[in-house]
Amino acid sequence: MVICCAAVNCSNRQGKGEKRAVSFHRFPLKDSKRLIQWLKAVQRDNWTPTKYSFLCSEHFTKDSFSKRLEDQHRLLKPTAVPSIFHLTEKKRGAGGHGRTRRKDASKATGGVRGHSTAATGRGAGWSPSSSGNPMAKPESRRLKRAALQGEAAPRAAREAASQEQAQQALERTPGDGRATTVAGSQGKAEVSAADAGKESPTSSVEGAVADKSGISVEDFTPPGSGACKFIGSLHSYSFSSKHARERPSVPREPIDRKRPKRDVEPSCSGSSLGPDKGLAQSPPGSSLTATPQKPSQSPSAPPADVTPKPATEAVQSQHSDASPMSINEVILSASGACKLIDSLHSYCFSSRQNKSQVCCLREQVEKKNGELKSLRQRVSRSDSQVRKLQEKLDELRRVSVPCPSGLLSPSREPPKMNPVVEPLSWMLGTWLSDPPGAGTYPTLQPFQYLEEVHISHVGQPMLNFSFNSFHPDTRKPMHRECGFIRLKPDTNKVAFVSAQNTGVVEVEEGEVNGQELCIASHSIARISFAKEPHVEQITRKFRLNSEGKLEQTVSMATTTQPMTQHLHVTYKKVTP
Ligand code: HEM
Repeated sequence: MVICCAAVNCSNRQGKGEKRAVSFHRFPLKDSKRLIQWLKAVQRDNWTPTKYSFLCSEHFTKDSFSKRLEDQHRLLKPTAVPSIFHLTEKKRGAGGHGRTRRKDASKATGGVRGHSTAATGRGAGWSPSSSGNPMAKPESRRLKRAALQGEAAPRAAREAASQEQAQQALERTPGDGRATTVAGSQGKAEVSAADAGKESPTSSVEGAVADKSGISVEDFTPPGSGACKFIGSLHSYSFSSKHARERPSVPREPIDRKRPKRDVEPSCSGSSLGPDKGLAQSPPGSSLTATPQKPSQSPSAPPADVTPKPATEAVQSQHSDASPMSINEVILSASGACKLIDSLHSYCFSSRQNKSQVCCLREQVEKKNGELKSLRQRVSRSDSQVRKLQEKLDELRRVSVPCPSGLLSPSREPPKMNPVVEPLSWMLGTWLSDPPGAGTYPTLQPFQYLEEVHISHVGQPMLNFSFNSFHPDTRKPMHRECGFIRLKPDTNKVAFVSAQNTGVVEVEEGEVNGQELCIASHSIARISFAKEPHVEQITRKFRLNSEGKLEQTVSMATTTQPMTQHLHVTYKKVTP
């Protein structure tokens, strides 16, 4: 981004010309009071500065900078306010596009800041043509006030000639004589912030548009800012009402005798008095003491005929003729109100800033809300995943705990195996069919099934078992049986007692040899309504194969079929 100077008719931009010859300074956006001073000085219509707006160093007096080292940019003082502007453009020739004539108003008025020469000169050179110019109004008022407060009136008279020159110099600034400096008695300079470029010089003479406050509303208020207009009108009200109220009580005396010198009000200087109030249109000498409430006295006074008079004289004559209140009284009484009103302007401006900040924040909040929504969706997905994992975990716990009853081993230590069942210890554990079991029978289509087997003990001289089969695809429970395996102590004789969900109970007996158990049905019973064909004989063989897998083979004879293999399944151990 190229940094450009925001001042009217200033074409300075970064990189142009000698490096470091011109520095650029941001508008004090966070200091609303000072910002208003800047905006008044810049005098751009319908324009609001942003953080990318700059003024170049050419619009500041030298004493606005605290230091300027060889290798450093200028450092602007925190209280600095721009004062040097060239608000009208003058072309150098026909069709020329010449650079704006840079005319430092302070030079035009003798280059003296903090002296009343310019001010009194302004007063001396006052004329209807100049007073009618709205651009010049605040200027004139400041000048007058400065003269009133800062210098003795006789001096004004003495310097009338030079003042006139200064005035002429001011008015050489095409159409307005805007940029200039004004000084108070304590040598403080103040920069006029009269309106800029709104009207042509001639039209502005008659069409003075600055309000009574002396601050043209358009000076720093974007169009449509009703609040600022309203506040601007308060200036007028404060002035006139104050004046009207205090007027009777103010003693009639020249101000320079009784009143201490005071500075021009920084924010309201020139604001209280305008040409339309009589002061600015008064003859030059009387500009020091004009009575705002008596407009009839001044407007018709032909400037060419006016002979500058000593200010004190003027003061006395004005007071005795028209008003018991001196101009200083007026200024003093109005200044407090003006300060207050100016602070309202600050509020106005900062509230506009706040509005844009609110918009910004609103966008951020909307963005964050969007992020929050997507985060909530992710959390919801995660929650459902956690739930599924929890279910799986619960299932695994059910499978892996051989003895779900906490009554048996509160200490969670496994019960010590009874030595009687030790020959069958190879059968202990939880087993899962792997691969799926294979079902056959002459009367049946071959089928597959899954089976989970638990064989455990609780310290008793027997094993507990359960066989639970499931459909391989649907996982629907199928055949189930459970029971006990007993060993005849000190023998390898084994009794296998089983109850089946088909309504069959049976006892099989046989022998255990090594890691193989062969048993055959000893007795079979069933419920009365058991499904036919009924099983009449059953044989089983368990063995632990060389791979450490458990195998079971079941054969049976029914009322319709001889002994034939019905099942074969291999299990892998899933617990230690
Ligand atoms: C020792 C245990 C078992 C006995 C005594 C037994 C007995 C029988 C009998 C008597 C039949 C009728 C056969 C026919 O209709 O001709 C039958 C059928 C069947 N058995 Fe078994 N069975 C046993 C274990 C199993 C197991 C573990 C499964 C595995 C899922 C199974 C699955 C079947 C199927 C699918 C049929 C055919 C449909 C049916 O009748 O329900 N059987 N079984």
